[in-house]
Amino acid sequence: MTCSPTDVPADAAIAVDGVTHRFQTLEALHDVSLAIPRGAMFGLIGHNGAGKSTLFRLMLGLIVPTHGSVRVLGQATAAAAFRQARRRIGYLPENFVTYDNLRGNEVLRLFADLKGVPRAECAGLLERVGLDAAAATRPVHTYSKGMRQRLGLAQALLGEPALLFLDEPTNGLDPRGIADFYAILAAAKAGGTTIVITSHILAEIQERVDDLAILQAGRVVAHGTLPQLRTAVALPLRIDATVAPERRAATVAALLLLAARTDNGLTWDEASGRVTVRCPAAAKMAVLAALVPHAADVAVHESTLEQVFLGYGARHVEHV
Ligand SMILES: Nc1ncnc2c1ncn2[C@@H]1O[C@H](COP(=O)(O)OP(=O)(O)OP(=O)(O)O)[C@@H](O)[C@H]1O
Repeated sequence: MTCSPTDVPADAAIAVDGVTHRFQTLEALHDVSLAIPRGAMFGLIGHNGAGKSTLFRLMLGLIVPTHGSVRVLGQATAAAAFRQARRRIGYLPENFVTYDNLRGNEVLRLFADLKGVPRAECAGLLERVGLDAAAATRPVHTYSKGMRQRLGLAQALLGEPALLFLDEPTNGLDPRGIADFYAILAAAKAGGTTIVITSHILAEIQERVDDLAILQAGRVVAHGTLPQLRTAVALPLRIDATVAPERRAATVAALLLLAARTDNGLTWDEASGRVTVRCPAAAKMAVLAALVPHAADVAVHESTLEQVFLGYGARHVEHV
């Protein structure tokens, strides 16, 4: 599922319409159209060099597209009036670099001054991202990677932005740091902030984003919810079941029937009672109806975002 220019709604937080971007002879983006609704958490994924950072820079108004247009918070990014809209945008770049000899609270005050946000916001923000008073008064060069990212998030959140761009924000964070990071994002989203995030850690974003787009060699090859992308790429799902010992003999007939229906995507180990079925998503309910009467336990494994992403990759290569 992809988005054509005519699908881009006028009230979207971000509307990218027919954008091509070239760096000299290199075409980094080709005819990209995307609409990101207000209040959404949107994931932008793609291989190295797919064009994610270029699209971010276009959406931030840092560069102007070679062709097409980008509207953010109702303003064309190429227009002079976009400078005002920029104040309502927070950005955490892939590598957050700052003045390492300053203390955390000094860095944040500096960003507040640059953004025209009252310095009074800073203490609360440092607390919100988990940097306590002791951490806030330490020089940044003594920070761990996680503390640095928390400070980066704090500067992105200055001024309660309507829109947040986060470029691989959880790179190098430990599991606690990642959970804290997404809890802060969930709170911002609940307050109405639209969030656009890139990550190569697909397991991390698959349950957290509302919508995603897959970029491949500068083109949007898929755009939609994870269930929509799963349907479009038509990957099989896996169902594992365990059959209770007293039901195993009776189960064989049902399994043979099922095997015929699922194109033999079925393995059965009578000794352990374990059954594994691989079937199209559309056959899920029929397979479950056949298995459940015999099973002591059933688990359904939908394809992961990583499998979906790789599935699109394989199709892309086939079409080249
Ligand atoms: N300023 C630039 N000048 C020339 N080429 C550039 C420039 N910026 C990016 N590119 C090229 O544009 C293409 C897209 O790069 P981009 O950084 O947008 O990819 P990406 O998806 O963000 O990659 P990664 O996941 O590695 O960060 C790449 O081929 C890159 O080399």
